[in-house]
Amino acid sequence: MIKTKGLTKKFSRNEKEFYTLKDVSLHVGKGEFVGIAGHSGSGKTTFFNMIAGLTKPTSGKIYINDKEITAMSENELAECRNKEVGYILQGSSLLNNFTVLDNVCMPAYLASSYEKKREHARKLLKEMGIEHLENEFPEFLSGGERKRVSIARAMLNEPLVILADEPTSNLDMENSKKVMELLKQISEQGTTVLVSTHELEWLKYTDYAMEMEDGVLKHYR
Ligand SMILES: Nc1ncnc2c1ncn2[C@@H]1O[C@H](COP(=O)(O)OP(=O)(O)OP(=O)(O)O)[C@@H](O)[C@H]1O
Repeated sequence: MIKTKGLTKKFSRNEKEFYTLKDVSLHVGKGEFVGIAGHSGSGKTTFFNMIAGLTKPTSGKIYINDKEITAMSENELAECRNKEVGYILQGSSLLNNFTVLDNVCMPAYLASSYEKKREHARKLLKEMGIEHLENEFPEFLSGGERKRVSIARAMLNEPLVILADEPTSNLDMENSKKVMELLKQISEQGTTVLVSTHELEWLKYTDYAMEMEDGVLKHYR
C-alpha cells in the first residue's frame, strides 16, 4: 500500500524557487497496478524518489504499508527501503562489471541469507524468461533483457511495493509489452505496483491511471 498526503517539493535553481510537486495525494491499495502519465519534467521521478525515501518532501506525508516513512530516522528509512520497496530506476542502473545473477543479488550482499537469496534470484530470472543469461554481463544484453534484470533485482527482497519509473522508455513494442505484462503479473501476485510513463498506450495494462501535470496529480482514467 502506498499513501501520500499533501506532498510538495520545492527546488531552487539560479536563486529562483519553484514547486515540482504541488499538494499530491494518492492512495494505492495492496496489489493494485497504477499508472502515472505525464510529460518529461512534470515531476514523476521526483514523486517516485520520494516514495522510495531517496528525496525528502518539503511538506506532506508518505505511508508505505501503513508506516509513515516521512517520520522515520535515516536508519529506519534505509531498512524500509531495502525490505519493502523495489525501485526500477529510469534508464539502466545495472553494474557492467558484475554478471546478471550478481546484479540481481546486489540488494542481498549484506544479508545473512545470501545463499538462499541466490536461489531466489535464479527463480526470478526464470520468471522473467532470462534464466539462460545469468552468467552474462549487462553490456552484452538487449535493452529489454536489461530491463527484465532490473525488475528481477527490484523483486529480490520480496517487496510489498514496486516502483517502475518509465520502464518502457527506449524499448521496442515487443519488449515494452513484455515488461508491462510482467509488472501486471507481479501486481496480480499481491505486490502494489506504481508505474510512470509518457507513452499513454501502456496505461491499458494498469488498473487505473493518474496524470501528473506541472506537479499536480489528477485523475486520468
Ligand atoms: N535536484 C533538483 N534541483 C532542481 N530542480 C530539480 C531537481 N530535480 C528535479 N528538478 C526539476 O523538477 C522538475 C521535475 O523533474 P522530474 O525529473 O521529476 O520530472 P519527470 O516527470 O520525471 O521527467 P522525466 O520523465 O524527463 O524524467 C524538472 O523541471 C526538473 O528540472
